[in-house]
Amino acid sequence: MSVEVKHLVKQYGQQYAVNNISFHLQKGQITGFLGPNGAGKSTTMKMITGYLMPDEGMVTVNGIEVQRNPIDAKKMIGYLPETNALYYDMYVCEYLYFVAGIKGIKNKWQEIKKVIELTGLQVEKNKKIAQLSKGYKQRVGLAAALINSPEVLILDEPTSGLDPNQIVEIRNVIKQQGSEKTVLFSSHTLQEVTAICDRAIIINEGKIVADDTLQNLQHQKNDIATITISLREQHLQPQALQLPEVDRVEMTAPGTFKLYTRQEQLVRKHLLAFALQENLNIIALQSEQQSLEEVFRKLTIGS
Ligand SMILES: Nc1ncnc2c1ncn2[C@@H]1O[C@H](COP(=O)(O)OP(=O)(O)OP(=O)(O)O)[C@@H](O)[C@H]1O
Repeated sequence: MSVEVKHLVKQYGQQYAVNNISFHLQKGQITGFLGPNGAGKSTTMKMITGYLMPDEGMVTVNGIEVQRNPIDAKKMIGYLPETNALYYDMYVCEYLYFVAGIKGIKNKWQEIKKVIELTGLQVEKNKKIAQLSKGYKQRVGLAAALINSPEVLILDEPTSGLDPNQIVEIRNVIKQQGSEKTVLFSSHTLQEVTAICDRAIIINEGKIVADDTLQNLQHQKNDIATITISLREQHLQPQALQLPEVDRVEMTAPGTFKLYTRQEQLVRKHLLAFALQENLNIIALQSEQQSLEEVFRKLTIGS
C-alpha cells in the first residue's frame, strides 16, 4: 500500500504552512516526519488523512485520491491526531465500540479485543477515559486508529508527553505495526526517529529539507568532523595548519586550533607528520563528529 504526496500547498493568509511538498511512502517502512515547532507536520498529516483540503496538490492512497474520494481513502488510514480528541465520559471499551461502529466493523468485540491487546490496554480497559493517565489516553487513541487494521498509519506525535517507559512501549507497538503497514509518524526528536525509523523526512518552514534513509543521514553526519589540536608553541598562526584536506582552520586560543575536514583520519596523520617535521609539541589532539542533532539543526536553522 503506497501513499503518494504530490505538490501539497496550504496557505494561511500570507503564510505558507506547507509549501509545495512531495514524497512517497511505501509498505513495510516506518518514516519519521521531523521538524521544529510550526514546520508544517500536522498540517501535512491533516491533508494526507483528508481532514484538511490542500490549496494545491493531491494525495493518493493506493491510487485513490484522498481529496476526491475521502471516504474510500479514510477506510485505509488509521490516524492519531496531535490533539488526541477522546470522549472523556465514555469507558475505554465503550469508546472503542463506538469507533468500531463508525468504521462499520461487523465483529466489533473481536476487533476491540485485538486492539486492546496490541496497545497494552488490558489493565485499564474498564475505566472511564477521563480516569486514565496521559499515556493510557494516548494508547486509547492509538487503539482507535488501529481498529479495522488500516494499511496506512498516520501518527502525529504519538509519544509526546509520555514518560520514558510509556514511550518505549508505544514505540514497540509502532515498530511492530511498521513491518506490515505504511507508517508515517511525526516527532521533534531525532533520537526517537533513530530508534524506530528506516527513513526520515525533515520539514522546515513548510518545505522538505531532507528525505533520506537514516543510513544516508548518518553518512551525511560523518561528512564533516572537527579536530582540535593544542600545541605548546603559542606563536603559530592558523595559516600554518591549512594542510591538504583541511577545509577551514580557526584559532580558538593561542596555540589551540580547530580544523574542519571531511577526511578526519588523513588530516590527523598530516598533523602528526607536520608536528614532527616542525618540531612542535602536541599537548592535545581531539576529533569530534557532527551529531545527528547538528545535522538536524543545520537543516532547520541553517547554523
Ligand atoms: N488554522 C490555522 N490558521 C492559521 N495558521 C495556522 C493554522 N494551522 C496551522 N497554522 C500555522 O501553520 C504553521 C504550521 O503548523 P503545523 O501545526 O502544521 O506545524 P507542526 O510542524 O505540526 O508544529 P508542532 O510541532 O508545533 O505541532 C504554523 O506556523 C501554524 O501557526
